[in-house]
Amino acid sequence: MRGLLLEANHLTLGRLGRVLVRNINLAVRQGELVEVIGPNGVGKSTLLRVLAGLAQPMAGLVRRKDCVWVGHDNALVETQSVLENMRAVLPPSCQSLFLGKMACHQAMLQALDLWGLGRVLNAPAATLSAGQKRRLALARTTLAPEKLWLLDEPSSALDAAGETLFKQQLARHRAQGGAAVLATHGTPAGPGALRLELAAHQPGRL
Ligand SMILES: Nc1ncnc2c1ncn2[C@@H]1O[C@H](COP(=O)(O)OP(=O)(O)OP(=O)(O)O)[C@@H](O)[C@H]1O
Repeated sequence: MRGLLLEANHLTLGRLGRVLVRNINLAVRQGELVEVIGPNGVGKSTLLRVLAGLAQPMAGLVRRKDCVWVGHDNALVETQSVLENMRAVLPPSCQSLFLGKMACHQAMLQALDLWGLGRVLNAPAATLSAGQKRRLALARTTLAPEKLWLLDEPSSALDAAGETLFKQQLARHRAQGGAAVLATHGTPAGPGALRLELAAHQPGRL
């Protein structure tokens, strides 16, 4: 189907054999924003991890295009600098030609400036604050070529300005044909967001 980036059918999710939620159906197309909401411990992160292919569902099927995943831990290499962590997500085309490399380098610097990290380009990621690490993870996301973003509580540790910036970047991404699935506790991160509310499963047989 044109524009379809992710499809999940009849998902049952669990941890250590215990069912958390069942019968989740989801389709995400270009331009869309899906926000997964629900109380602490209901299974939002578990669903995101299953959608990203990092965990298996107890039942059901996920089909999707390539994606960017940002979990709680940001997946930064702590010993590497901010710039080196940025480079890790650039597409192969950035390595090939001199002019391509220059353009990619410029784009990296611009993104880091935008996210307020221009002064810490050479600092090891380990030395950043929690909010700065989140900003770096999100700055990387905006440069990655993948259309589908899967982000687990992207606004966690961000200040108000960071949250506004994230919403702006998400809007730009959607306008350019991207889409996102977010786990969140907050207000909608963009217009027309579809909200998928997870409810605790009643104990019983699968
Ligand atoms: N590594 C783990 N091993 C075993 N069980 C886990 C693990 N991580 C989470 N769980 C269990 O899975 C359930 C769902 O956790 P999950 O992190 O998906 O919830 P969540 O909805 O994202 O919660 P929160 O809003 O607190 O972030 C919880 O009840 C938790 O106890």
